[in-house]
Amino acid sequence: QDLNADRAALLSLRSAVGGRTFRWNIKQTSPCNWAGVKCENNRVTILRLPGVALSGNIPEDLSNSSNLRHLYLQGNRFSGEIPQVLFSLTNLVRLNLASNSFTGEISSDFTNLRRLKTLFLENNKLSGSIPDLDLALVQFNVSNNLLNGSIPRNLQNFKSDSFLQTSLCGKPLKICPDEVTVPSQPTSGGNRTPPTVEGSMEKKNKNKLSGGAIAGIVIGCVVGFALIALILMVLCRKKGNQRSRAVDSSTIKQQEVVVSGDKAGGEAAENGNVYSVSAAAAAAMTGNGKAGEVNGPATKKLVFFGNASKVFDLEDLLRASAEVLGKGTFGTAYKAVLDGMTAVAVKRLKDVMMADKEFREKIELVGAMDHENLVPLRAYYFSRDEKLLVYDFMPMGSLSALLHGNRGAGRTPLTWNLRSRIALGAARGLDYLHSQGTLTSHGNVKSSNILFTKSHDAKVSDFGLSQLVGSSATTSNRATGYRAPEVTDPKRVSQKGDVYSFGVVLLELITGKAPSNSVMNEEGVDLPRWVKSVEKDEWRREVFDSELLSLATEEEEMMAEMVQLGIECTSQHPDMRPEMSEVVRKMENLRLSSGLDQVDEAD
Ligand SMILES: Nc1ncnc2c1ncn2[C@@H]1O[C@H](COP(=O)(O)OP(=O)(O)OP(=O)(O)O)[C@@H](O)[C@H]1O
Repeated sequence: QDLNADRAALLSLRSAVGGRTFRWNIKQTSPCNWAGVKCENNRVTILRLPGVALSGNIPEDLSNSSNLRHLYLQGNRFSGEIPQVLFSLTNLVRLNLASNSFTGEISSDFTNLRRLKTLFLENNKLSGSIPDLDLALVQFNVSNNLLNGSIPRNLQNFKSDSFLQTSLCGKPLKICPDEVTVPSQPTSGGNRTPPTVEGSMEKKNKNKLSGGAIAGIVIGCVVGFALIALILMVLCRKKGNQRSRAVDSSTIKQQEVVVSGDKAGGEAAENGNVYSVSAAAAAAMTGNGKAGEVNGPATKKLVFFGNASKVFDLEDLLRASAEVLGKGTFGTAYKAVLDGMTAVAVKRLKDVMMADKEFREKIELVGAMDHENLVPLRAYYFSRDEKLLVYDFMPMGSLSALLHGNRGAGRTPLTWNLRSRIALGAARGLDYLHSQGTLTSHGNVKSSNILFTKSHDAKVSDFGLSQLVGSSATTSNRATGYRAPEVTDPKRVSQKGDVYSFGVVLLELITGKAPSNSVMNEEGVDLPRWVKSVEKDEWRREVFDSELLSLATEEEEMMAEMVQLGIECTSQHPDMRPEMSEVVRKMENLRLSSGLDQVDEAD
C-alpha cells in the first residue's frame, strides 16, 4: 500500500460522502496538497474535514489509508451507526466524530484502535451503555448523547464535562442506583443496560457470603494492613536517604549552573552566545555523574508524546550545546542542538507547585494537542527539582521579534500578504485549541508566543502553561497589554479571553505597535483603546503601520476590515467578542476576496 492507494481511498470517500464540498484539485497526482490532507513519509496521515456538510456512508476502501493517524470529521451530517471501516484504521491516534447524527451503540471494536488517545463522540445520538474500552485514552467526550448505564472504570478519571447531557451514572457523575436491589430492566429499542462485571461480582458475593468467607476477609484485611505498614516503613527510610543525599555537592553544583545560566540569559540571547549545559549540569542532574543515583532510574527519563520514536534522551539533552533564547513568564528557554543536528527548544519551568500526578495529567493534555499551527510539545521531564519541556525549535523567531526587532536600515519590510497570513495561521491554531473542548484555552496569547517555521508559517506556542505554574509567574507585566479586562486571575483563562488577546495581536500586526509600549505612549492608553479612539477615515494615516503605505486598494480595504475585526475581538464585554472559528472564517474570506488566496479547484 502506498500513496496511490491513499489517493484512491480519498477519491472514493469524496464521491461517497462529499461531492463538491471537497475543494480538491484531483488533477494533482499527489493528494498531499489537497485541503485538509497531510502526509508524512509519502503516506496520508491526517485527514481534516470538519464542518463541511458531509453525509452518506464512509466507504470500505478508506481502510487502504492504513497510515491515517488523525481523522477529524466533526460537525458534519453523518448518520447511522459509526462505520465499521473506522475500526480497521489501527494507526488512528485521534478520532473526532463529534457533532454529527450517529446512532446505535458505541462498539467495543473501538478497542481495535490500540493507539487511540483522543476520542470525541459528543453531540450525536448514540445510545446504550459505554463498553469497557481497554484503551489508554487521554481525551474523551461523549456528552450530549442518549447514553445510559454506568461509566466504565477506566473512563472514570475523566472530568464530568466528558459525560454531560447523558443518562450515564457513576464516577465522575452521581452514583448509580444500587444495581443489586434494582435488577436491570430491558428497555424498548434494545437499549439495555448490561450489568457491569463489577456489579455482577458484587451480586454473587452478596448472595453467598458464608461464615468462612467472612473469616477469610478478616484475615486478609489484617495481612493487607501489615503489608501496607511494611511498605510505608521502607518508603520512609528511602526518602530519608534521598534527602540526605540531595544536599550533596553535586546538587549544589546543579543550582549554580542553573543560576549562572539564568543570569547569562538576557545578554547571552542578545549576543547569540553559545555555551554548554554539558558536563556539570548533566553530572548534577544525574547525581554524581552516575545516572540513577539520586532519584532512581525510573525518574531519569524524558517522556515523549505521540508515536514519534525516541531520538534522544535526557543525557543527550543535557550534554547538548545550549544557547539562551530568553527568559519568559514560566522560566528560561534554551536552544539545544543534539548531535550537532537536531535543534530543540527546552523550557525550564519555574514555580511549578504541583504534585507529580497532577502535572503529568495536565501536560499529557498539552502534549495531545496536534495542529499545523501549534508548536508541538515533544517531550517533558519531571522531577522534584527540575521540570523541562521540549519543543520543536522554530528557526525564524517570534512575531514580536519580526515586528519590533529591527526597525532600522536593513529591515525587510513585512508585506500585508505576510502579516495577514500570519494572523490567519495563528487564528487557526487557536481555533483548533478551542475546538478541543469548551474549557480548553491558551491563556497567554501574545506576539512572542507566535513563532515561525522556515517558510514563515505561524505556529502558536506556550499553550496550557498558565495552568501549570504558580501565580507569581503569571502576574508578569508583560502579559498585561494582551490580557482581557475581565481576567483578573491569570490562571483562570477562558476562550473569550484568548479572543481578546488575539485581537490585540491583530492590532499589533496592523499598527506595528507593541501593546506593552503603547501603555507608556503619550496617549497613555492601551493599544485597543487607542485604535478605537481614532476616526475611521483617519485609520489609513494614523493606524496602519507606515511600512505598509504602498498598498493596493483591495489590500487597504482588507486592512480596514481587519482593524474592525481587531476592535470586535477586543470588545470590553466577553459576549460581544466573536468565537475563534468565526474569526478564522472571516479572515479566510477576506484573503480570498482580496485575491491573496485562491479557491482550490473543485475538479
Ligand atoms: N520552540 C521555540 N523555538 C524557537 N524559539 C523559541 C521557542 N520557544 C520560545 N522561543 C523563544 O524563546 C524566548 C523565550 O520564550 P518564552 O516562551 O520562554 O518567553 P516569552 O514568550 O517571552 O514569554 P512567556 O513565557 O510569557 O510566553 C522568546 O524569544 C521566544 O521567541
